[in-house]
Amino acid sequence: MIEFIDVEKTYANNVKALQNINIKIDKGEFVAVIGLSGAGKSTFIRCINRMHDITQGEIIVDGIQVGALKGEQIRTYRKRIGMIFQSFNLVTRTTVLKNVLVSFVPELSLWRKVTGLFTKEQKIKALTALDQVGILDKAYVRVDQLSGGQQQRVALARTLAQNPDIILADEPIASLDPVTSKQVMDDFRRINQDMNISLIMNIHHVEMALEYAERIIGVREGQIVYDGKASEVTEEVLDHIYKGKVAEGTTEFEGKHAYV
Ligand SMILES: Nc1ncnc2c1ncn2[C@@H]1O[C@H](COP(=O)(O)OP(=O)(O)OP(=O)(O)O)[C@@H](O)[C@H]1O
Repeated sequence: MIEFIDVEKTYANNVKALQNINIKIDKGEFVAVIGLSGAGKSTFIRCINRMHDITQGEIIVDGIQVGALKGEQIRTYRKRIGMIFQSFNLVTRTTVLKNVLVSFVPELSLWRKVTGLFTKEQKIKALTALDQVGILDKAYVRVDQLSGGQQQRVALARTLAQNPDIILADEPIASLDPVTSKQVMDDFRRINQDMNISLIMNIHHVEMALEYAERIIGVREGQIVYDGKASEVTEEVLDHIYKGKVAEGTTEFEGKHAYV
């Protein structure tokens, strides 16, 4: 379980990106985080794996106090959390398989690092991950010969090879066309359901968020202004998330427990 307790994040330039964040996300949930540009979505998900440090409150993941982790502990913790980016973050001039094997580099002994040799077990894990996202046949193809959707699948396979408990996805379909976006979202859904991996996705495409996620977290000006089932999101809720300003000390929405 991921728990935010009174979390606040203020950047060095004094921008308060998150405030009063109190939330719990259970194991195996598929959560989409939506809101205007600059609302704090990326900051929210990046605090979970310590890409950003919070400035107040606590984040607890499966009993681990994330803010208290140091050095090696952070690296061990991050192995359980996959991260998918809009830009795929792949080495495009090498093969798909090598890109997936990169996820094992921190685990290699020094001589294997120097020689670039992976174990048989690691190769099997990497190939299995490629199979799970349907691109096993591309294992020996150079990444720059793949489409955007296929490249995002390589990134997803690289994350799966890590055997994560949680996947954080920061705008994973923002640079894909609508058809490919759907295919990648289908992959995410299958992985979430079949492997019981928690999925927290920051996404601008509202219809996709509503179609694929079970739960929607709406962020506005660094605060959670909606937290509820995707099936219960109405036009009014979207207006609340996307329009106007949050008046200090108010919630604007009354009477519905799903609204914060
Ligand atoms: N490294 C940083 N240093 C200072 N301010 C930052 C930094 N990163 C983000 N911010 C600010 O924090 C606020 C929240 O940014 P964040 O990137 O979390 O929003 P977002 O909802 O993900 O936006 P987008 O949809 O455009 O990616 C914004 O005002 C942004 O300018």
